[in-house]
Amino acid sequence: MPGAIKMRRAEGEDPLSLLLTPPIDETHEEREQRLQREAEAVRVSEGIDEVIQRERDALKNQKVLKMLLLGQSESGKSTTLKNIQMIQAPDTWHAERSSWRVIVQLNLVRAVNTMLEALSSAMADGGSGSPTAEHPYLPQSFSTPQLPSDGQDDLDFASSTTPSSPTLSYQPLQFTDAHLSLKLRLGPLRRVEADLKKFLGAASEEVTESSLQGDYSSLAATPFDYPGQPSSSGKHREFAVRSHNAWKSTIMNDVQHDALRPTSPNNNATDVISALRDDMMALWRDDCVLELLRRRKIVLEDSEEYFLHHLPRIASRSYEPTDDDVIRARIRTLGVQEYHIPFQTAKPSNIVPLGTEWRIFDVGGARTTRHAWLPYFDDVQAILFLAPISCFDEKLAEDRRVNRLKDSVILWKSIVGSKLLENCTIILFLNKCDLLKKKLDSGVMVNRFIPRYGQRENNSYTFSKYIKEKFKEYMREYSPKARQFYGFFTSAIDTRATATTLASIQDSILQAHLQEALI
Ligand SMILES: Nc1nc2c(ncn2[C@@H]2O[C@H](COP(=O)(O)OP(=O)(O)OP(=O)(O)O)[C@@H](O)[C@H]2O)c(=O)[nH]1
Ligand SMILES: [Mg+2]
Repeated sequence: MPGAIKMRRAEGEDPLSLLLTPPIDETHEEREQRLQREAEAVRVSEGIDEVIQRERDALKNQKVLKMLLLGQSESGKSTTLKNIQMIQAPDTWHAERSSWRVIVQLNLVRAVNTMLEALSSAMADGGSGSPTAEHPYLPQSFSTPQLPSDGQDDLDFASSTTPSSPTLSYQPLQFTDAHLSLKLRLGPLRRVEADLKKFLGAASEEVTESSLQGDYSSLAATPFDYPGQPSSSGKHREFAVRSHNAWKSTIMNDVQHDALRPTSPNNNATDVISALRDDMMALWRDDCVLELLRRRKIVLEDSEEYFLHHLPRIASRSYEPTDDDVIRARIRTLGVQEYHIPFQTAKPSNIVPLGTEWRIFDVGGARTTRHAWLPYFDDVQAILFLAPISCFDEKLAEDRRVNRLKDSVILWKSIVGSKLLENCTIILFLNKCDLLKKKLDSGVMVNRFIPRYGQRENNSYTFSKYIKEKFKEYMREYSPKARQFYGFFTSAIDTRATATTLASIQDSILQAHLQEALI
């Protein structure tokens, strides 16, 4: 038959090779035509490859790595984000540094006012200084109502009815006229705190049980629990805010117009704070006041202590925040904040395409705001989960029935167990290791709060290893499919060590993830 292709046939030869094999009796002319056809096919195929490559390059150039920072309130999410900004976006970091002055001032004034309140009430009740006050950072034995049991947890936290310390009777504290005049002179700081809070907006107020007025219906333990309808017109429910920090824009705006507005709240605050510097120092160094705090078990936050320690430098008209001040400054995150940070590596990388950026979402961690996380779980590539390890003996500020470490465990199980997040790389930061060491070195016993910890050594090394193993087990047990466990011990205030940890995460885990995504 003319034109029929006669081919060699061999048993087991695959059909594609058969098709490409030239006929046995191919003429010279047929061969020329065939070669021309093949060359044309190669040309077309190479053209297609080129287009695909161009598209891939374009895609690579827009590559975005989406990462969520998750964890309970005050776990250190925003502090970790600050560490990332410091390394990856130093220009923005430096440009925004002075805007943190107001937050530092608020943190300082809040700490002084906490001491002043204690002093006022102790002076009013004759200086007894007995442990009467409720404070968010009281250890768990000073607790409010019990939660209904939510099942046996193998970490087995002690119930919040752990016996409290025996009631101690103290000698009354000897307050003098000097205390009275200190209290009066420092009175204007209450006004300064109120003004700064008004200026900074809702983020400057912590979510506490008293701010919820006992209404727990707006609280959700995990992002998958839909909170009930709050009784009082939904005012405690927080919504997702997909923007830059509102307070930052307010400050930047204020800074630009400061010269025109000598009465701006920040200028007033700076004036009052610098005028009262010596009195604040006298209060913070007063033995009687320190004893009062001890008796009332009022534990200032670590950052508040840091700012009090640096009071002479901060309470000055020319005060400019340092990097460490910014890292320590506390303002809670409202809703969900989105950041675009260019991806930088120490050495040129052929894995990470030029133009790649991090899209990082920093969320508010209080139980009032966790429902707002859910819409951000779509197509997320990495989650940095922050669990403060030092707070095994503390309660959530927004719900004093819940142990903080237990809350982190509940949250961790829900995140690693989510089908929606099954392809996501999850990295655990067991944070606040510095505070854990301080706490255990001061003699706080873990087994009082976690009875199953038993007679293991009461030191930070043994305890942190124990907790890391637990989180790893929960990941293994709850993940819908097998995934790698990445767990790190961190102290987010230690910027150098955190930089090393972040670099190792970026270089090993996320780059691998990105490479996979591009194949
Ligand atoms: N000592 C110590 N303090 C830390 C550490 N990490 C964070 N902090 C401090 O803890 C406070 C709370 O940290 P944030 O980063 O604001 O907490 P967050 O998780 O963003 O909290 P929300 O925005 O409320 O969800 C800040 O004052 C930080 O300086 C740490 O490892 N050690
Ligand atoms: Mg935050």
